[in-house]
Amino acid sequence: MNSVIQKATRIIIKVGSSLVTNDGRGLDHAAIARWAAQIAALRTLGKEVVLVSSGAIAEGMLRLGFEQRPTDIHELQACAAVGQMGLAQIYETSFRAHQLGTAQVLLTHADLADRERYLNARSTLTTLLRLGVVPIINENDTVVTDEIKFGDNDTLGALVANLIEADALIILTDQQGLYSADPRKDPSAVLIQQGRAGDLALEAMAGGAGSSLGRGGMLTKILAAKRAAKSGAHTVIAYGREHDVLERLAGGEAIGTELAAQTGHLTARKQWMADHLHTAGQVVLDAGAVQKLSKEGKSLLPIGVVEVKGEFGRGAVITCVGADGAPVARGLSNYTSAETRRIMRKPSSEIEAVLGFVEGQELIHRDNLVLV
Ligand SMILES: Nc1ncnc2c1ncn2[C@@H]1O[C@H](COP(=O)(O)OP(=O)(O)O)[C@@H](O)[C@H]1O
Ligand SMILES: N[C@@H](CCC(=O)OP(=O)(O)O)C(=O)O
Repeated sequence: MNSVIQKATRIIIKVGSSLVTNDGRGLDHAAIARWAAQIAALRTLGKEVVLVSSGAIAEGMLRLGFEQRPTDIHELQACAAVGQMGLAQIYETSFRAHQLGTAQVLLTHADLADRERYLNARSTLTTLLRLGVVPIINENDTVVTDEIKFGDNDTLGALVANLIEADALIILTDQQGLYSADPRKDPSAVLIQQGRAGDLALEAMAGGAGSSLGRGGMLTKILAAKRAAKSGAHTVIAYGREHDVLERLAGGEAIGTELAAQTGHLTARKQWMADHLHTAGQVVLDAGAVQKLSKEGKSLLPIGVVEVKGEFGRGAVITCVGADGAPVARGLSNYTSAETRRIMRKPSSEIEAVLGFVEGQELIHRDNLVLV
């Protein structure tokens, strides 16, 4: 028995190129339909699922008649753009059969390194989940060159797990999980059933990709598990064609390799905020807001802010202090310092009238706030 996926509410599922394209023979419609059915079943169990799917380049190669992966970066980008249409089409059709809508989200690593884009991506994804849609994510291959050379969606899966604080990352691939050595090269290799995300010994076992389609191999999966663990997400690496793999994992069955995170969400988030020693600015709160934040676990609304110190942009980490200057909390600001000055002391219902737009009812949402 293994309860990591059973207990998880928010799950990122990554399906690799070799799996989605059935080793290059075009998109495997039947397999995609089976995953859609399993994800629909997970949703009826109350789980929120985000899918990270590779396969655009492989499908684009097929559609454009390339027999081998092009070496020209722009041809690769063209393949990705063509193939992404096929991916979007098949996912939308497969999930519709279960009355589920899908959304296409194309991201780059740089998007997630930029605080403002990070917040926007986070809000869009959580809104899609709230609306009952299954987001289907892939790398935005049109605008990057470095990532497309190494083509690795394992890292993207981990970044998305960090972004929306998923409880678990499931990496579906063409092997049963992590073996003590590459099983394609070493027949005596044994399956590692459990490990600690971040354990260096695991990195030594993992090799590169075994096929010409998958690019990252097992090492990027192990590193993805390490990265996902930073926000408290556990990782399971499993064979994507295993019968009912997702439902069985959700039922508590031990399948594949489980790499457990050592820190919980909150600790991880606090650590992240704590790392931002140089916060960009300060907001001074009235006594009511201090009470709401520190005693009632509420978000910070603009009405509770009486003064803004320093200059900061949207998505910056700012410090909330009481009237006496004592720090109360830190968090990501939904508004710039200039905007905050205009909406402070005002009810959130007036934000739109004052600024002409609304980024959120809160200045800092409680999910983006830690008490200090
Ligand atoms: N220790 C290992 N255990 C399992 N697979 C390994 C290991 N080292 C290297 N590999 C290779 O990694 C491959 C999976 O990675 P990859 O081809 O990138 O798949 P995907 O497209 O699913 O990301 C396997 O087919 C296997 O040959
Ligand atoms: N964005 C690329 C994905 C890159 C890729 O192949 O990733 P992976 O499945 O981790 O080996 C595509 O859709 O083809």
